[in-house]
Amino acid sequence: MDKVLIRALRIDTVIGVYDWEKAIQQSLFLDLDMAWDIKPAAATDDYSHALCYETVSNRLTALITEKPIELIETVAEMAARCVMDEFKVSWVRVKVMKPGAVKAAEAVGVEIERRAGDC
Ligand SMILES: Nc1nc2c(c(=O)[nH]1)N=C([C@H](O)[C@@H](O)CO)CN2
Repeated sequence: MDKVLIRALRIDTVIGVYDWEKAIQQSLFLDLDMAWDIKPAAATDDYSHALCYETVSNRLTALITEKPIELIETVAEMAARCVMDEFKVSWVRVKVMKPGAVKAAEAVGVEIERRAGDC
């Protein structure tokens, strides 16, 4: 399966369950693996056939920073839903990492896989 990848997309936003977190911005780092047949783009060298990782990155940043969110699980689901609904991606893996959330850990996070058509 061909994929388009985004690694360590930094999104600074209001994220967290505690009151002190609702008053600050913290960084999240997103990894996305998006199923995409790259043959048409490669065969024609035509951008219109490509899944634009820049457009996806900008859209996800806008979406996730729209309003405060408590859980990184919510971020992962929102990102997965967005790339499937808006960019017609049939399968996606999303990893959301929150550095500094646990003092003794470099980062903590969640990872999900979703397929279009599954609920
Ligand atoms: N599974 C999760 N556990 C926790 C989350 C979360 O989003 N998902 N969030 C917090 C707090 O916001 C924490 O990051 C503050 O350091 C705790 N556990």
